[in-house]
Amino acid sequence: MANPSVNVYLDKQEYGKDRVRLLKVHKDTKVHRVDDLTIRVLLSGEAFTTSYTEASNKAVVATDSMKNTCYILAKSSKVVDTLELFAAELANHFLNTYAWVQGAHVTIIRHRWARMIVDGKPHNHSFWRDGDETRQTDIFIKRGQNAQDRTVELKSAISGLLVLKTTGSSFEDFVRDEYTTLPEAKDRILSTCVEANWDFTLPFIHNSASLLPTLSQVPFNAIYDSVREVTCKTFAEDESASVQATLYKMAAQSIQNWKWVQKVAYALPNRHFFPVDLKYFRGTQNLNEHADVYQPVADPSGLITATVTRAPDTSVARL
Ligand SMILES: O=c1[nH]c(=O)c2[nH]c(=O)[nH]c2[nH]1
Repeated sequence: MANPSVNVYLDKQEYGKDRVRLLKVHKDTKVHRVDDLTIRVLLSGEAFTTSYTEASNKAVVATDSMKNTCYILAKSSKVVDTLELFAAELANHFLNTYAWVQGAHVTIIRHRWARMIVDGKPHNHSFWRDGDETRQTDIFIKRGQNAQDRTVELKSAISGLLVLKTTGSSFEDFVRDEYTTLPEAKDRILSTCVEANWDFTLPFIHNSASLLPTLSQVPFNAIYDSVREVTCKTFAEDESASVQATLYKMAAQSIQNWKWVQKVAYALPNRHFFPVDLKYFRGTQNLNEHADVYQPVADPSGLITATVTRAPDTSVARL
């Protein structure tokens, strides 16, 4: 039996619609483009407290209406193809429309559709799914003391980018003790499924109407393309001493490349591929420099994570 003399209070709350699925087709030319999105909208504010504590729905914007709003804004928006701006437009819409909303938190996942090549030529309106990788963005816009003020926390991400290299990776000189069985590897397979996210430095917004024009100055699509390019190029070209060392090089470059990027975090599972010892069959050599048959190991994997941040003495973006 619950003890009613123990006092409790509502500590945190956010509510909204998750997994709103939406496909926007850009038909401005006969070369169509598509944005296939999964959206989450979460609203917060003092006004919603009583919906939890007193069963009052007076302030509750139905999550069904939030879903409808996603479709209406996708129809009218000019910025659906820049995930960060569309997320900002959606979040700001809820703050502008409902005076009692204090925070709007929008997450958007963009699913891949690559243009189909037919008879060697890119097709105008046919696409194929070239992997499970997604682009993501997460924006949290808060209303300030002044109802028109906005603070923006924004981060973007690459998720599920699966990569593998067949040489140019070693792992040596690590701790050897009575728990160690792993041989030193001068040359090994390296494979990971990249999770990367980066935080933007953004100014305080004094007027909600200037939010989109201000954010539009940040080249979000170019930054995304560049982080992906740096990730792939570094993965391919680095003579990797470990996942840790390669990760750090990847993250540092994107901060150095873009003044708006404040920090970059990676989570890199180390998906092991071990050479199969074939000496059971007529002494066949397949270890070390002889290896070319490997066993992919589904589980467990290593998991290497780190966040690299711009040092405080480095100049920050001014918009
Ligand atoms: O790049 C690596 N980092 C590690 O920390 C580690 N540990 C391990 O067993 N293999 C590897 N590989």
